[in-house]
Amino acid sequence: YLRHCYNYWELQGVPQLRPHFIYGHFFKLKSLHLSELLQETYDAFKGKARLAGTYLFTRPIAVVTDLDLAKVILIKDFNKFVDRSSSASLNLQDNPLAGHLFNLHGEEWRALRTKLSPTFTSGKIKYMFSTITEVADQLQQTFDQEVGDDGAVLELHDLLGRYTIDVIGSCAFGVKCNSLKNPQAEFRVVGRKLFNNPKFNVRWALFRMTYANLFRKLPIKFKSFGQEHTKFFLRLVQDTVDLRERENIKRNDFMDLLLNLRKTGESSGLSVEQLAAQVFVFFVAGFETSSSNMSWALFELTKNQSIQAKLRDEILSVLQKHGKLTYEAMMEMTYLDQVVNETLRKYPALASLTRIPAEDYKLPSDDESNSDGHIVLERGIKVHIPVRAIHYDPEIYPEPHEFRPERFEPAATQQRHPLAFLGFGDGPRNCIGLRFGRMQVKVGLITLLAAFQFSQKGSEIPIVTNSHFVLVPKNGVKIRVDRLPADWWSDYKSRQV
Ligand code: HEM
Repeated sequence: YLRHCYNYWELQGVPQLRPHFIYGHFFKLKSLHLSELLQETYDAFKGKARLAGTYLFTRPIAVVTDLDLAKVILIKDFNKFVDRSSSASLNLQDNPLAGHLFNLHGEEWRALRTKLSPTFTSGKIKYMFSTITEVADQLQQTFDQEVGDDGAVLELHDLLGRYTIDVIGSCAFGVKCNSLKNPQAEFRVVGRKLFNNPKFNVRWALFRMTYANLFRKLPIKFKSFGQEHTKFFLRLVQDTVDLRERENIKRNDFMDLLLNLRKTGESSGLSVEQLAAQVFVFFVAGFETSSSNMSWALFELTKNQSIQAKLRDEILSVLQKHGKLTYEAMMEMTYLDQVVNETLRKYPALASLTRIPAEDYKLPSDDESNSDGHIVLERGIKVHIPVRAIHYDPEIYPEPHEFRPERFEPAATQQRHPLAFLGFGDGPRNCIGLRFGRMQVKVGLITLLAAFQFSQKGSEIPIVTNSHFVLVPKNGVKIRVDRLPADWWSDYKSRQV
């Protein structure tokens, strides 16, 4: 039976990473993000085939090794690849919060994405800028207390997670979480539980996801998400909705924009459960991705002091020109933008993007050099675009382990394939919150780099988690932080002359 399963790709005419005939790739499944398996498949077949096959337990998965094919799947033929997971994995009865944009399928996804997209335009996001800077002020105060007069080694990932939780809490739920001031705030506690479960077993979780269909039919229920968390979010959203509707409260936040959608009076308006699911995904997708991006950025800036100095110089000169931190000032900081991109290249939030063909799909063969135009991707097969492997491909990014923001100068970006950077995904199903995410990351980095120096003494090298989809630092990011000397800037300038 196993021999038959592991022959799937060969029978389809697709080159495959041959698994062990009994235990398959079991011992390679060390992480939920499958980075290692995808990297190995990419390395084995890149340049030889546009698509390669491998196996998750006995299930075949496809790995795209060619950026043109990635473009076809994510953008050109997107209508044939709308979903990122199988519909069997969605169990709304047991978990009403799972009905969010990231998980939804087909037409349901399309209708909701159309409704939510206007919420995330630059114009709307800009209104939230002052809410973010208010939280950033608290971040600076908290750092200042922790650092003291003598400086200290701080665990940044926790502090930055509290910053992004307070931002998302304020902008998505309209709630002041105060987790920066009070680490035991309920939001923080729930957020930590979502991402750090010490009892979590990677292979078991992968197994359940791979055979979700089978597990749904079993009489035993395995809860993937704690009931108390579901209750917490549903209660919070219901209370906020009631309060705002009763007292006609208006705020420039996602909740307000979602409530307007609810009031459109159309039958297609959002129910409270749907609304709760959306703010929940904004919370889950928005806080850990952004705090990790900031943590990794500060870690790289600590290792690369000249880049830290160059970035701080940009930040201080733009702030001086504008008098204070405004949206326009932030947008003027182009080197900061490059630093954020280079961080996402080295530490993408998702190791791969997944899409599933709704129908059997024949690979396009418009180019004569494609000898694989006969290959058919069967309906329902999971296709992985291996973001991390692409971001570390030395033919695309020479010396990929080096941190070089210059890679994202406009001229350098233009020379690469448009899909060489996939930090926020691509196509109609890319990250809906990318502008908001970038904004909270940038405001946080500006605030910290304008006031503090990050250095290596006593710092530790962080490692990437293996227990979650999002590539977060496992045991935090411990870095030496000192208040910036008052004469830092004049000193830096005199050294530049
Ligand atoms: C630095 C911060 C962030 C990163 C790196 C990031 C990354 C991503 C990636 C890679 C995807 C998958 C895209 C694809 O499959 O093509 C995604 C999807 C998504 N992200 Fe983000 N994200 C960030 C911040 C946010 C924020 C702040 C929000 C909400 C406020 C958000 C909400 C979502 C949602 C709802 C989806 C699913 C979109 C859909 O299926 O239509 N993300 N994100």
